[in-house]
Amino acid sequence: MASKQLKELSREEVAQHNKPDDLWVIIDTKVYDVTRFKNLHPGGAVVFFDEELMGQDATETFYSLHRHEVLEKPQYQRLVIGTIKDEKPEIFSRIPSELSKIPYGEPTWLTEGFHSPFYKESHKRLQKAMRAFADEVIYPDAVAREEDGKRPSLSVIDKMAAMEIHAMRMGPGKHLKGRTLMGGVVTPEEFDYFHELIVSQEICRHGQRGYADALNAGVVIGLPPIMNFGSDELRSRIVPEVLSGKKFISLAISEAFAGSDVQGLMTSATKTEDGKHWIINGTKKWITNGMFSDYFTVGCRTDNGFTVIFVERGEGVETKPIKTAYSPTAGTAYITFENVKVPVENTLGPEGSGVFVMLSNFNHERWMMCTGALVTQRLCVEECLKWVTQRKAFGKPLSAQAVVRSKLAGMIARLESCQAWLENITHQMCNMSYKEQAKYLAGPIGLLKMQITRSGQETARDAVQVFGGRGITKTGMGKYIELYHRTVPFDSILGGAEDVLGDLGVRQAIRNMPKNARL
Ligand code: HEM
Repeated sequence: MASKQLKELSREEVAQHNKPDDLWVIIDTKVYDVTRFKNLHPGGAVVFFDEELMGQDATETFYSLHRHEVLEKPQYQRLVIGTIKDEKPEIFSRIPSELSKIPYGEPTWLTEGFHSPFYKESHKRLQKAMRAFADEVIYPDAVAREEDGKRPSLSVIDKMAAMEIHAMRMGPGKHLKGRTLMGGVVTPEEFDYFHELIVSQEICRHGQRGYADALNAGVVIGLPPIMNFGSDELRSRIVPEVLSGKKFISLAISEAFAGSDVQGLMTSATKTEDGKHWIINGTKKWITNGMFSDYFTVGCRTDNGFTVIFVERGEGVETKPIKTAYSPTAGTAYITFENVKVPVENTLGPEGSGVFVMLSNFNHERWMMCTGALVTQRLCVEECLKWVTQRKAFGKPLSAQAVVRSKLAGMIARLESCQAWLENITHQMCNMSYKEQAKYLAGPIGLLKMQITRSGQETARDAVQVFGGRGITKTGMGKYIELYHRTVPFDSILGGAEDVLGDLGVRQAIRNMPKNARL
């Protein structure tokens, strides 16, 4: 485009090109010669043969049928032959690195004129740097990999490692010591859960749900047991490899037999006669990133209960892909362990204490899932707000219909109340010790996750109604809505099903009821 000299044309000149064999249209002050393109047009040639379109301004018609990104594609940019004299393009879509100007497109702390008690200058710096990085490095890979189903490009993983993003996703702590975070915009000492929330939301903002999990979700849930319960040897070898993006790990607990019911797990680990090794036999199902993991944090039945053991990919370990509703990019695997021999030093925590090892990370894992689930919900609301203002029906924008506005009212209210609750809980995490978090926050985080995913599913359903057929179509105007609606159940299942998590919250509340309280 840059090398092409564009003519400056008047609207009268463009109007001369109003026949099927000489056909120009104006879209947002740019003039497109569609004479030859019309026969290749995915919407058909016939749609152009309208007197009100040929040689005329087609901006409004175009935007009621296409996403702006269509015009950004090089093959369509080539159709531009000129611009309208003394007029400037006004329409934009997503501007890389910038904040969204759509109301509710950003949380209030990033919205002009609003305030928040939680975010400081280092949070703002990190958000800015993360947005630029995610738009430039992650976003294009997310779209391409969600589509072709391949694992995330290693170049992306490497660039994330250079910025210490893998390390930041593990939350605040001593693993950050000495690292330069995001080029130095935040120090390891000041890094808190709000910084982590920002990292997590910015890398999921592309809305490609399978890719969001593909991008090392396995590390976030699979590495903590090693960091917290592994031997010095394991920790010093595995943690640097994984946080530098050279190796991949996943958490392997759930099974076809037992879902996440750890008491019912069938995978067994028995000791060799000399007591030096475990022999592991069994299967695991729905293991995120399992297809490309080098390491597995495996829940096993042992003589004295449930034990978590670190296993390296090798003899006897086999991974097979599971087809799920989202893209194979996430590497969701069915794993078989057949006489897999591992040293007893790979035991994570004391034997038989597997439930404690797992529980110790559940809060962080679920909180992290809340952050991602909410940012994609926000994208869904943003898409709806754009659609209802640009799409006309019965001569008026969809937003003129009270029923449509009522759906948006519900979406916005749900989204913002979940965000406020998430920030409240994040604030508690920043001010509680790990032990206090375990004591006070398991219930509230369970309830929050239930609320976010219920809200997300309701919003996805309403969004499909607002988008109509486009909400169930994989390409075109409603493609994010289709993807969101198809994949929002992942949020409601991973890390604990909605009802289970809600129940956890209520049970904790009942336990804490004062014995002498009466109506
Ligand atoms: C430079 C101008 C245009 C380009 C590059 C273009 C390109 C495309 C593309 C790529 C699609 C496939 C769907 C998508 O990805 O969104 C499409 C569909 C379509 N286009 Fe165009 N188009 C242009 C102008 C127009 C105009 C002026 C009309 C006016 C009636 C039109 C009507 C349609 C229709 C009806 C569809 C099918 C939409 C659907 O399935 O929902 N196009 N166009």
